[in-house]
Amino acid sequence: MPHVTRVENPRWLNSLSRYSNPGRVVNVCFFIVLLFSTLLTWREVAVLEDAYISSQRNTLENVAHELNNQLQVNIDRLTFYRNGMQAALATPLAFDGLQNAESQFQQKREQHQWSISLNNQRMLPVYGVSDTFVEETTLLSRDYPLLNNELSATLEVGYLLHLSTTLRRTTQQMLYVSRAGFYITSNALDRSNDVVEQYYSLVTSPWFVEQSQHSNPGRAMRWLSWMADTPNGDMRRVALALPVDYQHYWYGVLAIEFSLQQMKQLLTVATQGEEDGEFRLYDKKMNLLASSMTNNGTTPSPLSAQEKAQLAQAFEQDTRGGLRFTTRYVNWEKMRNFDGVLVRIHHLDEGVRGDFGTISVALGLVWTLFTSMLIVSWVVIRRMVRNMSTLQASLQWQAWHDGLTRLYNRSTLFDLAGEAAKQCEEQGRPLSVIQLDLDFFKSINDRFGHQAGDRVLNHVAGMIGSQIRQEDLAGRVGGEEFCIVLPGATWVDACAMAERIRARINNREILIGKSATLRISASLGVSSSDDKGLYDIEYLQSIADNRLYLAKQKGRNRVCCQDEDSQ
Ligand SMILES: Nc1nc2c(ncn2[C@@H]2O[C@H](COP(=O)(O)OP(=O)(O)OP(=O)(O)O)[C@@H](O)[C@H]2O)c(=O)[nH]1
Repeated sequence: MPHVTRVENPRWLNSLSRYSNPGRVVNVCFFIVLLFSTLLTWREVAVLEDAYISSQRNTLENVAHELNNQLQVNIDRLTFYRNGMQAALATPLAFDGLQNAESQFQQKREQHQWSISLNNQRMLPVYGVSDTFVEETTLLSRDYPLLNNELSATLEVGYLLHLSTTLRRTTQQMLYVSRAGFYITSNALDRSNDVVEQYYSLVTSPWFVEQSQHSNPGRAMRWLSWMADTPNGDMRRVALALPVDYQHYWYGVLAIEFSLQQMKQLLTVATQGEEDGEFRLYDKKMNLLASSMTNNGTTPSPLSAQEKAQLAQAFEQDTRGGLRFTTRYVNWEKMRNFDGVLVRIHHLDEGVRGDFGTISVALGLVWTLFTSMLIVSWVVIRRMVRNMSTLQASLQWQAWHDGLTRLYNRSTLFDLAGEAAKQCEEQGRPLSVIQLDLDFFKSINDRFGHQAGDRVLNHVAGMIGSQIRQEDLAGRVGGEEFCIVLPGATWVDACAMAERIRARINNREILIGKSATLRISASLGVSSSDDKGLYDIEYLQSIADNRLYLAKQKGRNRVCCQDEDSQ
């Protein structure tokens, strides 16, 4: 099949037609729809995630607020006792009982251990140790002028402590521990029954030791958490401690001690109504103090060392935030009234069961369904487009070609030849035309049948095709009539080519049927632009046609390149 040289379109038209390829357009459209649907879904998921995070934060804030309120009560209480003690240090109550207590102290202060009780059931007893014990310890001192006032103040605070614990039935341990070797406590201490041992254990507690003017120069209230040595083994305890100073002298420490059980009670009250997630209270060193889901002292899913490290790093940078671990979302907030952090742990399965999880799953399913349908319809439409393209190409081929010989049909040949003639004229190249007609074709049909005639036509078309160049055009322009257009070929070239074709057609025997062969011949007429000086294809074809009939008249099986009068 000879190649056709078409007139070139502008480059922009070519690139437009390349991009407007229907298959490519379908691909681009589907990709855009998929991209936008994915972006929209992703955006929805991001909005949901923001809503989820803010709902988690709100829940945590509510619990932290409740817990802060409970802790504020203890802070207020401690401040109230400290103010009461300072007032009593300045002006002790002038009761006989208190003066009596002072004289008892003077009598007992040398004893290894002692207690002073006003025996009225309304005041807490003061327990103390000897002068010798106090003198041996650098942090302690009994050597200052307001010692008697402090003892009275301690008894007065003992009265208030007794009153508040009786009224509030509070289980927390409230204490005043004096540097002068005595203390009061709202509840019996669980450390030991020995006063000296108890006092020693109290003044060596971190919450006492760290209240010296050197360790706590701001004299602020402090939260501490430490491992206490108790008769039941090492137990973590939490304390809120406030140093009592008067006239720049440190007298002692007021403290409230909490067991972990009590911390859990505080957390339980604060988390009432919150069914989802687990709340945990950590001290500033990431020691777990309480969990809303503690079972027999163990949390259901403890944080790994790596998760703790990540959280600790986050605490240093902000006062609240959230971190996503593999299967849980951890939300945290530093406590306003406690030196630690409240953490809320929300597990993936809880999240999926919740509102946001359900909506996210539904969104994911909708996206998956939509994407699957999109892909299915893309495949179907692509196939339809491909079939249409194939059909279109086939129809186009049929419209341009002669179905029998597979050469161009008459109208296409003259369209293409017209374009080629224009190009040759512009480029100053010659253009030649060969008109070919088989001789006595009717008799082949008559003798061998119409099918044999078709085979001959096909055979001749193949021969023409094998003789011409890629640039040349060949078409069937009538029943047994062919036209060959030779861009760039001179009249001499065209005549030589026509002669070659004639000889080739005449030299070969064609197999017709099982054993019958046939030798055919053709008459050819040639015209050329360099002969006539014109590039009008219809004119050149008519000249070639005239010369063809001249060849017929002269006896057929020949090429005629000139008009009769010029021969
Ligand atoms: N088999 C077949 N025959 C065709 C086809 N188209 C036209 N013909 C036949 O071709 C024959 C042409 O006959 P004529 O015009 O008399 O020409 P000829 O017999 O070749 O005689 P000269 O051209 O004078 O040599 C007619 O019998 C047509 O029926 C075709 O597609 N197939």
